[in-house]
Amino acid sequence: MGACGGKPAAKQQESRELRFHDGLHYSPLESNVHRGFLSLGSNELDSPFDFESQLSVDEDTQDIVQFSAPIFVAEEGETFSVKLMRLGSLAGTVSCYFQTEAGSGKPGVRYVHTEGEVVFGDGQFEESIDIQIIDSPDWSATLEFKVVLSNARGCSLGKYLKVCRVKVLDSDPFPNSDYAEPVKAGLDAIKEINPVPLFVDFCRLMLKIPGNSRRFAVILLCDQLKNAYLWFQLKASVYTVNVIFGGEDAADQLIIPGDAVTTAKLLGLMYIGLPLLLHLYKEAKTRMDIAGHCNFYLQTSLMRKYMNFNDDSRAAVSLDAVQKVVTEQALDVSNSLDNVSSMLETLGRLVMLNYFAVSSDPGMLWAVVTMPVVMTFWVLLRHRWLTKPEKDRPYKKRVIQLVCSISEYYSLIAAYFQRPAMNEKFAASVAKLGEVQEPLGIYHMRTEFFFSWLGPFFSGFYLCFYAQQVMDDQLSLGTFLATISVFKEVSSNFADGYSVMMSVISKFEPLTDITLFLNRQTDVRDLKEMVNRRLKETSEQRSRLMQLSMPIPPGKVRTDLLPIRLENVSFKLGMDKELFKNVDIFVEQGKLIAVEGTHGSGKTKLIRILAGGISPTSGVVTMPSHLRCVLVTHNVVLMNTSPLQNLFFGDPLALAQTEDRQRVMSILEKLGMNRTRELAEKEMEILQEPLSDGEEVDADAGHCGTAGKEKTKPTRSPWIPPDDSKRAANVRSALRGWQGTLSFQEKAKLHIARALVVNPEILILEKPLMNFDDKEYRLVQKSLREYVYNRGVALPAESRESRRPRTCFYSAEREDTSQTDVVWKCDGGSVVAEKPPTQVREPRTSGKDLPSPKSSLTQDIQMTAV
Ligand SMILES: Nc1ncnc2c1ncn2[C@@H]1O[C@H](COP(=O)(O)OP(=O)(O)OP(=O)(O)O)[C@@H](O)[C@H]1O
Repeated sequence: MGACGGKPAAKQQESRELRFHDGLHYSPLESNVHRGFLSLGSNELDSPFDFESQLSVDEDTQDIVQFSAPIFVAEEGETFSVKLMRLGSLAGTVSCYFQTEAGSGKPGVRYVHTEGEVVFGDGQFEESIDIQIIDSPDWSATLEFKVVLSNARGCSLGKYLKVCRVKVLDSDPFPNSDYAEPVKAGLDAIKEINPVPLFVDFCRLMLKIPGNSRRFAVILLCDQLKNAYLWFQLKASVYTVNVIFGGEDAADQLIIPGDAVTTAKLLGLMYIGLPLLLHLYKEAKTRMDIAGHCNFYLQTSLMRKYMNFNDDSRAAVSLDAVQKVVTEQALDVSNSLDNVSSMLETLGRLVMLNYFAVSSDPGMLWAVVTMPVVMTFWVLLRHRWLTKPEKDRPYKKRVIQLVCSISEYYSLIAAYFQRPAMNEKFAASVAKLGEVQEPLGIYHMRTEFFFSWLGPFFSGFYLCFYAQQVMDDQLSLGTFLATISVFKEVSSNFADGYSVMMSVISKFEPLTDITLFLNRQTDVRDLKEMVNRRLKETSEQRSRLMQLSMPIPPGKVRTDLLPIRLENVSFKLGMDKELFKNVDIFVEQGKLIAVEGTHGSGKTKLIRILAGGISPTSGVVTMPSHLRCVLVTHNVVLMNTSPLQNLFFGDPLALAQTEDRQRVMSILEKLGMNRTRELAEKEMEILQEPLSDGEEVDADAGHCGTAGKEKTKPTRSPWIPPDDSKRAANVRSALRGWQGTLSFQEKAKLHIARALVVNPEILILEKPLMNFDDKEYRLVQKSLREYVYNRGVALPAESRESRRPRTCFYSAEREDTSQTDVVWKCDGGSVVAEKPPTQVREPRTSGKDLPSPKSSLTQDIQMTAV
């Protein structure tokens, strides 16, 4: 499946010249025509350009085949096209192999596994792969899978974009499409949903988790074994009294004729043996762990949903609420199916007990009817007789919120001598919680006493009025005794049933919270629109570029000429204040751009709009779809992991590559991060220490997850040890508290180095230089320049031209922008491109002259191309 032929679009390029260029290669014919001049429509450049020298250098460069974007968004039920692009000369036929790879989305569930060969014909610069996304009426979190390219023939594969992720957007509401109306009506309508059908639909959804319906059926069936054992016990006790101890009259009913003692022994063995079977079943039930599977599904779905929340949803849900819903409430509702099976088991037992009572003595019909009626009355009317106290939920929430804020702001609390005040505040809120919980406890005790009291009442009544019948031989002693134990059983059964029912009712609140959480808005649809728009624009612009007969500057392919552009962008603050109005500005790739402006002029907002973190009120940000973009925020973030894991956070697998590790050490050196270097070297030493085989195997096994829940691939590389492995434990213990040994400036550098390691095509930084003194400021600035001019920091200058251009935007808090190529000045609602006051020319980094940052050549190409 999936062999893709050439597209008509490519074939349409009839003119021979068009085949030659997506950049580096020029045919003799082409170069003769244009030798010495670049012809760009009506623009003529006055500078001569030496094509021959470019030819000799770039002749051997292979075309690159890669995906047109790092992430695609597909929707349920559609046949989705993943786009690929070819960069380079476009001469000849090239091909590669592709296949889908499971992620959180599984083949056969979310998508149809697809693999095959993708072929780019001569002159063809784009292609697509069709993948069928599977439709389902049930809700599912946004799941994703990968598409991977391999086995390139006649081309090389893009270093990063040989893999793309496909997010599958599910537009069904939680828990199923029946809830579309309240979900559409908003959060208040969701809170009003009747919890009973919601609970039923939730249980149905849980049954659709792979394997759960089978497990549930087995449990339902086997739960009745307990009832069968109880039936056996009742029958056996009647048999013991009436037959085994029944003397001569009952001798013919003995299992072993004439031998009451051996019959009793046999019965005794059955009493012992049957619980053993029940125990084995209980063990099997525990291993089936239906609640564990539900919990796994719920917690991972909640986390996935949270990861895709849009800004509004994120702002509406506090951190402690996220923590509560993912850890506590998900756990609460995950045993709902267990509760349902317990209710059915209780129901089965009640039916069996009542049947036993009536079949042993038809005169017991009154008791069989009266007991459930009394119970039902009590359950329904207890609210009238007992005053329900205030709920403790808001007070519990308050305590949790206080714990979170005290730990978050501890340093501030300590610095401002507020510890006693916070202690008092906390004590007061815990005391209030206790005050509310006391009457709640009394209420529960009063509610539950009735069930334990009902059994003795009926037994006593039965003893009073039915003992005479035994004496008169109208009722056998065995039946009499068994009936008394039936009353006891029925009463405790009601108590069990009631507690299961209360447990189900107690799930309504967390279930409503989960429903609210899982129906909040995400940004996946916006992402889909943005990705599709960029793909379309990039494809159209590339088509137009291919039509132009012009040579391309050294080190570029035509696609590198696509600019980054803000088109008619406006951004409103609230209803009336407009921060930006109709901003129209572009910059070519491969530039260092400082965003400048006075306090409050909108630098940070502009940076976030560029990075896609916030959407403009109107207008669009146009970026070539294949460029990976990373935002470095102004607040310095160090994660609570190891130094190497912090540095390789954006590309964890690179840690296993020797050249990437060397490159990172080189970045640290360039940035003068001596302490981080020492720590990274120490970590590398620990990771390379030999461990016994057993320890590694155990570690890998631990990494595979449990109970057949979603498994992650074990990794054997010592460089990426699983968190629960011996190696990871060694690193943790040797480097505990390493963050505290870094100076503030070094922490700030690490925050930037992490992005330089990823080496995205577009790097966007919020006030990256504000944390440094003059010397460190220059070091960091120099690295940003190297990132742009060398297309990556600490990468070989010789291979610069085989890499795509790097573009860097940063908000400048100082007016020193002399090292930049372009200044974008924010002022009074507009953004204007300016030249920096003084420009420092970049020294040569390769055998050739780098294009001048200010060159009008590329700018003119863009003006023509776009
Ligand atoms: N949600 C909002 N509502 C109202 N005003 C806002 C909102 N968010 C930001 N602003 C205002 O928008 C303006 C631009 O904010 P921005 O953070 O981009 O400024 P900046 O240029 O980075 O400033 P500084 O250099 O002081 O950090 C500021 O005046 C800010 O107060």
